[in-house]
Amino acid sequence: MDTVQQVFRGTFVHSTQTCPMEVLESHILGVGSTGKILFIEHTEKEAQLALKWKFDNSKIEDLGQNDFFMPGMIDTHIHAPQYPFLGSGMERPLLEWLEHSTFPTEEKFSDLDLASNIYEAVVQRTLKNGTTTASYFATIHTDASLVLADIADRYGQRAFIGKVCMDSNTIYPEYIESTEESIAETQRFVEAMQNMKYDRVKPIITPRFAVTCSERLLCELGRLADNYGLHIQSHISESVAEIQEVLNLFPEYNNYTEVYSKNKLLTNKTVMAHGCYLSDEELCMFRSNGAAISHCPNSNISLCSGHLDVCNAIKQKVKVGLGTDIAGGYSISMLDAIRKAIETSKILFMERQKRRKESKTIHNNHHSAIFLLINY
Ligand SMILES: Nc1nc2[nH]cnc2c(=O)[nH]1
Repeated sequence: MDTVQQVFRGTFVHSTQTCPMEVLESHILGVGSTGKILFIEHTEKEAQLALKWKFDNSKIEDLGQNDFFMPGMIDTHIHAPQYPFLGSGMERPLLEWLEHSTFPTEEKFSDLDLASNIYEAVVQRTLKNGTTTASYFATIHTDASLVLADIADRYGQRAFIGKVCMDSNTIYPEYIESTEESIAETQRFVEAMQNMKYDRVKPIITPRFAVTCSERLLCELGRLADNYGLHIQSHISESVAEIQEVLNLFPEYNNYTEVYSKNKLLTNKTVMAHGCYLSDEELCMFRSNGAAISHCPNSNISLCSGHLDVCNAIKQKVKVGLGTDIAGGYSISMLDAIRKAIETSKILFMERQKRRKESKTIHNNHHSAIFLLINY
């Protein structure tokens, strides 16, 4: 039996399968030698627990009256190399923002010292904001991506690390890899990560988005994900201009989602960011494949990309998580992502109300027009 290292008394908040928010007041929680929770019980059981786990009551740490414990936050979509320009460049829409802010910054991550400094700052800052799990996009540079993995592991953060893949870039041609390089480097990245045998840090296959990936690259990445049983992350249907670009590049596909699904990139281990313009037909493909959406409301608003109707996605039984999308989103805090998600839903509600009112007015006008006609 494990030994108790720390015991806390106070209020604990968590969510379960059946209850979105459970508040446990006057509870006592014990932590074992590996940091795992050994028990959480009402304080009525304190004496029994002390006997069973052999801890001294005087060692219990009391939380303050307004303090509470909660589970760590999970940021399902964050670009670690974009931290240096956080909060700037947001006057531009997505594709221009990629050209002027994102790609010129990411290109610099061939420099391992720079990568190491920035990545250390990102991991420290996310942890400070309560993000205990993050799904990171790194850059196209394999060694720098491995540095990010190493730092996350060193700080004890649970993380997916994606070496970004992109073999086509008309937006900013300096930041690109060849198809063969992208495939071979992804394989090297995955194997290097697996050799490290990290407890909490795993590789994730990361085609940037269909705009910067050839069909062959998408197909090979789908194959790699399948062969190694890996998770996958990318972007989908974030902005109108992006969707148009994808439909131009892949005319033989019926929609954006099909570009990923037919290349084995839409699986039950896939997280696609944004999805603002996914049709119900595409949401249905997400549901049947078990794929998830990372809702990134701060970024969607900041880059004027659009809104995800998250209630509809949930109604269609699609799995949804929240992401900061640094640096499309300007806040590294998941609490901000929660607030922006609520605000987005309120905006959509108000838009629906306005549309309803407008259609009612038209309807009423129509009636009075008929009435006028009859009486004329
Ligand atoms: N928000 C966002 N969307 C993207 N689509 C392709 N790359 C990116 C990126 O870095 N950020």
